[in-house]
Amino acid sequence: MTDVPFTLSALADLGTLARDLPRFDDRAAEAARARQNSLSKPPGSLGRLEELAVFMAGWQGTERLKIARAQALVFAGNHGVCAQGVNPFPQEVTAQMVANFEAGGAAINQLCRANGADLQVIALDLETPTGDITTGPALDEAACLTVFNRGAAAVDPHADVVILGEMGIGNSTIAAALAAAIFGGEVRDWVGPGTGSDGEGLARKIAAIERALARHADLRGNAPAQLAALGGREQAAICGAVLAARMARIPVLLDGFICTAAAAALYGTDPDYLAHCRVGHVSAEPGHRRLLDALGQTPVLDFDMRLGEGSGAALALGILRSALACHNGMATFGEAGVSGG
Ligand SMILES: O=C(O)c1ccc[n+]([C@@H]2O[C@H](COP(=O)([O-])O)[C@@H](O)[C@H]2O)c1
Ligand SMILES: Cc1cc2nc[nH]c2cc1C
Repeated sequence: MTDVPFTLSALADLGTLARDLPRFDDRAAEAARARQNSLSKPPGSLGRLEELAVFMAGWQGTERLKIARAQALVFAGNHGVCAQGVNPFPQEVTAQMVANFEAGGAAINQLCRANGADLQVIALDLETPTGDITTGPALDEAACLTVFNRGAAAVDPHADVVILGEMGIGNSTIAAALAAAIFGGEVRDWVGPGTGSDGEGLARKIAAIERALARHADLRGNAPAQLAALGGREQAAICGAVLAARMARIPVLLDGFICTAAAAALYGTDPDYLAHCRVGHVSAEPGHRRLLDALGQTPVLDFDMRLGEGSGAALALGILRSALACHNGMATFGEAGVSGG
């Protein structure tokens, strides 16, 4: 992609980007709110569709909203922590599912087609898993910056909305480790079955995360460093993409637990970094609700899904499109000749 909005050259600089970020346009949002109140319906009766339209107006900076191009980005990575027996499926499934995405056979292909998103899958060095977080850092700073910048460069600055997702066997452990490192609390409260761990598998996950947190305890309060040490390539790429979208004033739909936990590294750096993001759905992975509470996010959908791949965000795109259809297409009370407006 051309027009790369920024290239991060040191993780310590992540916090300084705040100076240059576009802000929510209160005037455009206010105009959108006024239009919502003039449309031929009882005020507020479209509930959260109204809030989504106002959110879009504030970021698109206009009262007339559009989604001509919805870009879906799915980042894939492999994880050294799989050596700890935390994943029921074998690691080669990551590359096999990337091939499935490329062949059009996965859920995300169908959901993107059904909801009008252009899907791009970006495999990040799958043949070289990250370091095992229980024994050392997942990524060193240079490797983390490389993938962060790849994620940023993947965002089309002309997209109207960006949908983010991930694929990576073992990354439900990584997500729980990041969430616990950034927000604290008991590890067991962040851990869940992922693709299907139970019993001993869950106990191994909890133990592995506790070892990883102890090993990287010196990074407490430093979310960018925690992203490198406890995260992975797809997590860093998601962070780069979120900030690149922000630079171009593009609203973002995040997917489930893993995608949201990645973005939480930005929130831990500066909560304003996620102001242009909504979470597409609340995953059945139990830590997701806790994470959404910590981020102050209300998910668009609650559909009992726990797939990843960007699937919940792609589904939520359909709701977003419906919000815009009502906002742009409805007649006002005056135009429709309906009394009482
Ligand atoms: O994002 C979610 O809510 C989510 C919840 C459970 C599983 N996943 C997907 O499952 C994979 C990680 O699960 P696991 O058991 O291998 O750690 C990874 O490819 C994710 O996309 C995703
Ligand atoms: C089959 C399969 C598909 C996935 N999609 C996202 N994560 C996944 C994990 C597995 C195991």
